[in-house]
Amino acid sequence: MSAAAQAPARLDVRVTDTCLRDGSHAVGHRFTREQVRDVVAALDAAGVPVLEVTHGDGLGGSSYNYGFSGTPERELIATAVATARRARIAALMLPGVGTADDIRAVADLGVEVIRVATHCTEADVAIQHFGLARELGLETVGFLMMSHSQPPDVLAAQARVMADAGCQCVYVVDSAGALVLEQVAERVEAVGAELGDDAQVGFHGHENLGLAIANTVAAVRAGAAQVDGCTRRLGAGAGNTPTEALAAVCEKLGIETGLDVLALADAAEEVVRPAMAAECTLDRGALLLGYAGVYSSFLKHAERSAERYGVSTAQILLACGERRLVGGQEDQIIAIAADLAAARKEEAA
Ligand SMILES: C[C@H](O)CC(=O)C(=O)O
Ligand SMILES: [Mn+2]
Repeated sequence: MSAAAQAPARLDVRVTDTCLRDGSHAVGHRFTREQVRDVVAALDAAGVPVLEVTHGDGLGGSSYNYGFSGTPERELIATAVATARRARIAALMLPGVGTADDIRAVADLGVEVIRVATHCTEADVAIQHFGLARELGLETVGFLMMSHSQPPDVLAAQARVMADAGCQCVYVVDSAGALVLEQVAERVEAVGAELGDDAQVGFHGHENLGLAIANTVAAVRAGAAQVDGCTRRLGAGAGNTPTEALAAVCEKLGIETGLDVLALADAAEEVVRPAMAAECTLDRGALLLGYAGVYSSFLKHAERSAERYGVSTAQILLACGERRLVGGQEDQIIAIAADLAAARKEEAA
């Protein structure tokens, strides 16, 4: 065999599937060990190089504020590590929700990629976590969440903070699924121009305006070297960029992902779908997340509060957008629903 034939194919973009992390929001953080084992086995066999497994809100997310995990995330992570043959297992952490000890613990379990997420103006809270992760020999990714809310130059400056702390790829994260095409490209370009060879740029999209694949392609064309998908769109809000469709689109566009489209199509239908409570759909609530610029994982919280207080999910989400709430302010959703219910009672009196 020639050296060229032995060499692994060069990827134009590396896809991380996060249906076992962002999808945790959609199933109320109830993934079982068996589901994780089966999904990891199927996606690994389909050539997905990185699989993220964590509570939806990252390490340590199991709580009253975010929702308790059905199975402790470390058990799910250990199952993923034991199952994957080629794929590397990633874990997400939000400083303050998770701690340095969580990073050490999952490194011991065999996690190889740690992804540290902050609100997109607060990169400095992740400095120590990137440093620790690099000391432990982990690959590092940074998430600038709610990237729609800041212009490209602000994101670029925040990306520089992450890269200087040891982050090897800074993601523009469209947490609200609110970005539209050129808005993705200009953010990815600005981050790329700032980072140069110091770190890669990534993109994480949500489907709330029906643009997740198109936005992801725009990101790749603007220089993103890593992007996220969720098989069957299993993610927060209307779900994320569907990995199987992204693989097919990339193949048609000549963008090399190394993914096996047919194996992913089977995995989406036969393995991931049965693990879902329901399809992730672009219904009214999900659309309003993108339209009003609201964190995608707020949807289920808003639906629960709407039912409890007898108000509409749409009104709650619009109020979340007006107040410019960010991740971690889930308790405010309950306060908004209570205010809306009180206002309605007053009007009726
Ligand atoms: C903790 C969040 O769910 C991270 C994420 O996937 C996003 O901001 O989008
Ligand atoms: Mn997300």
